[in-house]
Amino acid sequence: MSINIHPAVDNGIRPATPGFSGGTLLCDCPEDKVEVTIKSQTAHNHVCGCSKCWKPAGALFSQVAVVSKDAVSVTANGHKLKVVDPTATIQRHACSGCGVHMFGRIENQNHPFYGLDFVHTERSPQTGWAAPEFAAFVSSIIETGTPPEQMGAIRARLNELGLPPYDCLSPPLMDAIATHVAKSR
Ligand SMILES: N[C@@H](CCC(=O)N[C@@H](CSCO)C(=O)NCC(=O)O)C(=O)O
Ligand SMILES: [Zn+2]
Ligand SMILES: [Zn+2]
Repeated sequence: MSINIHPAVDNGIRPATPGFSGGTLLCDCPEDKVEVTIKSQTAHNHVCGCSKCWKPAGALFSQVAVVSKDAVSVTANGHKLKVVDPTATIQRHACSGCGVHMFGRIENQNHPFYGLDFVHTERSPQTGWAAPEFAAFVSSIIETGTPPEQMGAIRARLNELGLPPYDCLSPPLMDAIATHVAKSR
């Protein structure tokens, strides 16, 4: 069985370039591409198995990282962007032409990750972005059709790639969420 986790990891993970300070993301339209400019490196890059994050065709996981929303701006063809699900915690702004999610924003100011945008850096022509470090919401790929019997092989492949598999976020991020909850009580 060949396991396609994500094109950014299947053939080896490219390390970040020290001092890298951002670039552009482009949608998949043949013309009038939506362009998003990010003026910093990203953090907490990971592959995500959830049903809501945008995945390239054939990939079991998305690749998604966070960056300060102040570093994110839409620099071309923003009129093509639509929010996928206005009721979701992460408001994913997708190109209405090709479907690629260009950035996801948290509008709830009480959310632990308020101020961070979610971005898919494989949409960038630049190299040097932060490398993925773990796999999140791994069990969730069953919700979108992966047979449960394949989960052992998929988790083994994630470990082989150096992406420890978790069924929620990584322990440091779960700790950060719990710390936020504790402080807000
Ligand atoms: N089983 C669900 C899980 C969805 C989920 O909770 N996803 C996380 C992580 S997305 C990026 O890592 C989340 O924070 N979702 C909030 C949102 O999507 O708005 C499923 O698969 O759908
Ligand atoms: Zn597009
Ligand atoms: Zn996700």
